[in-house]
Amino acid sequence: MQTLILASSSPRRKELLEILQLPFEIKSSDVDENFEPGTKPAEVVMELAKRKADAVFQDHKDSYVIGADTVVVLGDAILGKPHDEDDAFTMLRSLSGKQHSVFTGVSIVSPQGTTTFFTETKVLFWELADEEIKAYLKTGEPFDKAGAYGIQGFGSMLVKEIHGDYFAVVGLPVSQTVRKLKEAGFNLPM
Ligand SMILES: Cc1cn([C@H]2C[C@H](O)[C@@H](COP(=O)(O)OP(=O)(O)OP(=O)(O)O)O2)c(=O)[nH]c1=O
Repeated sequence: MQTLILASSSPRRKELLEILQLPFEIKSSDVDENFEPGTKPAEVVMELAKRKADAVFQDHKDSYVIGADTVVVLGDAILGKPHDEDDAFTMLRSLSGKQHSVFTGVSIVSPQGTTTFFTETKVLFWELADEEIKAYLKTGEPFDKAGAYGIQGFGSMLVKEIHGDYFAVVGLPVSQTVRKLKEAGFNLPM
């Protein structure tokens, strides 16, 4: 019997993995999320995803463990979660009227070895008035999310266009994750 573990404390990742209607466990890990300045976004999200999955795999060496990490990238800037309200306001102001990329890295660590990949999704924001941003901050939604918004919630109103995988923006590219799980030898009913 193969065991699947999601190495994440993100309620969104849990909901996304639940789409597959497979049994899985959740074990969150505490890893160092710092990275060398100048590291490319794809490397950052893959490295952090791997650290999260590795940390849980150490105690569950017969399981398939999934770790993931999401950042928002605007030009050269990598935006993680905002530290406070001012930080969230600054992030959202900087994203207003522009296209940014959401990078999500996924790492699957199992007895078969490690597979790590990333997705890049482009998101275009409407021009946002300061009042709109302030009203959005009041919802409380931005504070635990990369780039200070959630496309799956009120943040949907900030988004004009998206190119790529919607689920990857929310935190887990479901279909690619399934394909990689199968390649790694995990038995899936479909
Ligand atoms: C851009 C965007 C991000 N997010 C979320 C996904 C991630 O949960 C979060 C980015 O932080 P992460 O550090 O990737 O994940 P996390 O700390 O929430 O969970 P864990 O490390 O335990 O797996 O931002 C949304 O929910 N919606 C969005 O539109």
